[in-house]
Amino acid sequence: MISIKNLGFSYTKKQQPLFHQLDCELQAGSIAGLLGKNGAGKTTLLKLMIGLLFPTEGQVSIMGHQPAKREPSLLQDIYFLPEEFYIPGISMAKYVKANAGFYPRFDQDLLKRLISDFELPETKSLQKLSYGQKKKFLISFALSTKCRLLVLDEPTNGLDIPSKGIFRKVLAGSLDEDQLVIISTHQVRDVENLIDRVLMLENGRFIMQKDLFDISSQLNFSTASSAEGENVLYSEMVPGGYRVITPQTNGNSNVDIELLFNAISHGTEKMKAYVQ
Ligand SMILES: Nc1ncnc2c1ncn2[C@@H]1O[C@H](COP(=O)(O)OP(=O)(O)OP(=O)(O)O)[C@@H](O)[C@H]1O
Repeated sequence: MISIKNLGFSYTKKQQPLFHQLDCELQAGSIAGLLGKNGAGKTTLLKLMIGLLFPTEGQVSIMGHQPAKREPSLLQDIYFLPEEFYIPGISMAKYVKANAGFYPRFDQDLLKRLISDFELPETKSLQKLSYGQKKKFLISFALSTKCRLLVLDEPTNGLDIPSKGIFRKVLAGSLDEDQLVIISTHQVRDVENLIDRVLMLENGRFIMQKDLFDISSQLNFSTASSAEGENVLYSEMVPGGYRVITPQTNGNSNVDIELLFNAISHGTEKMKAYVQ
C-alpha cells in the first residue's frame, strides 16, 4: 500500500539531510510500529508519507498515488492523527457531523461503540474534556473513518494505563483486512502485542524493518539468572535476574519489543548483524 523509494529529506538546505536513501514497503492488513528515540524523525517521516512534507529526493507512493498531489480521492482514504492537535469547542455530535462526511466509509455504529469502550462522557463541548479524553475521542473518530491508511503519531501519549489497554483492544478489534495502520511511538511497550511489523529509525535510516513473526523465529527472549553465555546476544539486568536475547532454537517466543529496541540501539555489532 505504501512504497517509499530512495527517500531523502532535510528541513533546510544548510542542514544535514534528516533522511537519505530510505526504502520501505508496507502492505494492507498490517499494524506497523514506527519506533525511534525522541528526534529520530518519526513525525517527519509520517508527514512525508502522507504528503504534508515533500521529499527532497526519491518518492513516496500510496496505493499508486503521490500523496503530495493531495488528490481528494486519496485524501478520503487517509487519516492522520497528529501528536499535537486542535479540537474545537463544539459537541461530539457536531464534530462528527462536520467531519464524518469527508470519509465515505465512516462507521457511526463503530464510533458509538468506541466512545462507550473508552467511557467518554457526553459533554457539551469537546474542549471541556481532559487531554487524554480528547485523544481517546480522536482515536475513536480515526478508527471510525475506516480509512485504508491510518497514521497515528504517538497515540498513547496522555492515555492512562487502562486506556492504553483499551486502545490496543479496540484497534486490533476494529480493523479490516484492507487497512494499514502506522503507529509511531517512543513508548515501545505501548505497542507490544499490537503491531505485527517493526520499523526502527535511528540517525536517518532504518536500523530494522521486520515482521514480528520473523523476529520471533530468529530470536529468543527469556529471563535468565546470568547474563553470561556464549549464545547471549544482548542482556539487561532486571529485578531477580536478566532479560536476555539468544538465537532462536526452539520455534517461536514472544518478542520483548523494548528489549529488542534497546538491543538494537545500544547493542553489540553481533546483535545488529543478527537482525539485518
Ligand atoms: N519544522 C522543523 N524545522 C526544522 N527542523 C525540524 C522541524 N521539525 C522537526 N525538526 C527536526 O527534525 C528532527 C526530527 O524531528 P521529529 O519531530 O520528526 O522527530 P520524532 O522522532 O517524531 O521525535 P519525538 O519522539 O520527540 O516526537 C529533529 O532534530 C527536529 O529538531
